[in-house]
Amino acid sequence: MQGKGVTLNCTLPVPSVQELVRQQRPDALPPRYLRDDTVVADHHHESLQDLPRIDLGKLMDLASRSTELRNLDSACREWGLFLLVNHGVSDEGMRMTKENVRGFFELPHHEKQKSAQRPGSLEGYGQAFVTFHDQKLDWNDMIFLKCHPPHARNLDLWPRNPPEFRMALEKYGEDMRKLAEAVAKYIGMALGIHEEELDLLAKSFGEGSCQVRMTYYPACPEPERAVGMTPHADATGITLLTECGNVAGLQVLRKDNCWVTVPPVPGSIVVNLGQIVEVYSNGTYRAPDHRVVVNKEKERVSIATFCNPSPSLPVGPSPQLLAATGLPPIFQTLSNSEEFMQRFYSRKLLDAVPFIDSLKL
Ligand SMILES: O=C(O)CCC(=O)C(=O)O
Ligand SMILES: [Fe+2]
Repeated sequence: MQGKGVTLNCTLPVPSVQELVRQQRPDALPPRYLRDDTVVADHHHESLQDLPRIDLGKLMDLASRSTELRNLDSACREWGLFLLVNHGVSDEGMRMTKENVRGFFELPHHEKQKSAQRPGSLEGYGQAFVTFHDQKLDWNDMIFLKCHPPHARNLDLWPRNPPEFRMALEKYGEDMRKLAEAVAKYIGMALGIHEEELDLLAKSFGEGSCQVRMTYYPACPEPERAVGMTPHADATGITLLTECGNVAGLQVLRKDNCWVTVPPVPGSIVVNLGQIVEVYSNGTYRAPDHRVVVNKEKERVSIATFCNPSPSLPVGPSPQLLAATGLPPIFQTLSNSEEFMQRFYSRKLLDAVPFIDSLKL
């Protein structure tokens, strides 16, 4: 296999960035965080106004549905990312989750270490996708936990502190799973899918897996030379992202190759299409590249929930879509999202062909 280092299903242990900042208060970046490559070549970003907003209430209401479906279709084609408003997740549940996630990162290091990643696994507290010893590092710490289905949870890695963390995350994971089912249904409708295939699509997200990655980006002494999270597209179905404060950091690569800042809009959830949806839509919808930039004064905390369809859904271009458009499939069909994830994790970070392209026919 091409590429350097180990495959993506495990990560090498690296020091906590938050601890580095707490203990050393560096005024320059330590060399492993200094990105002289193309990753930070363009910190330029444009105004925020034109990022699409989709209203879930309008999608649910028959009177406004068709107009909002057109907006959704255009958001998925042009951006692959939009702000979802009026999503129905309770304010109280959101507040509890944000408070507990922030609370976790504020704990002393030794307390967080109780949830530390075990060798050979990405789950727990640590970092993701560090696969070789001289790899440049992202300016973040994270905790990654499987939430759904319940039997997939590794509760020994779920923090017991703050005391309400577990309860909040369990409820939040459930809320995100239900939301993913609704979002998948309307994305299917926007794509022109109907009847049994639409039911199968929505149901597969309702029964599928949810994994939550909570990320802490400390304030950074040289933000223009570091990166909070390296540009990537998500190898998931749908990613639902919650900002835990009002510090911007997420940027999405627009079709014209310009990085656009995603503003933290209180009460909204960022919906980011993953590559499973790109494949299902036969390339009509995008799984956009995105990245996180860091800030000199302010830390940022975010919660990303990766929602995948259950094995009942084959991962390939939609049969109804192919029939309606008369276009040939541009991607292979894999048996399900588990096979898709296995393919993703058996790769190496620097493989020559991007993952999505490796699925092209
Ligand atoms: O922190 C963010 O805003 C983005 C996180 C992200 O892209 C990811 O976890 O895949
Ligand atoms: Fe992402």
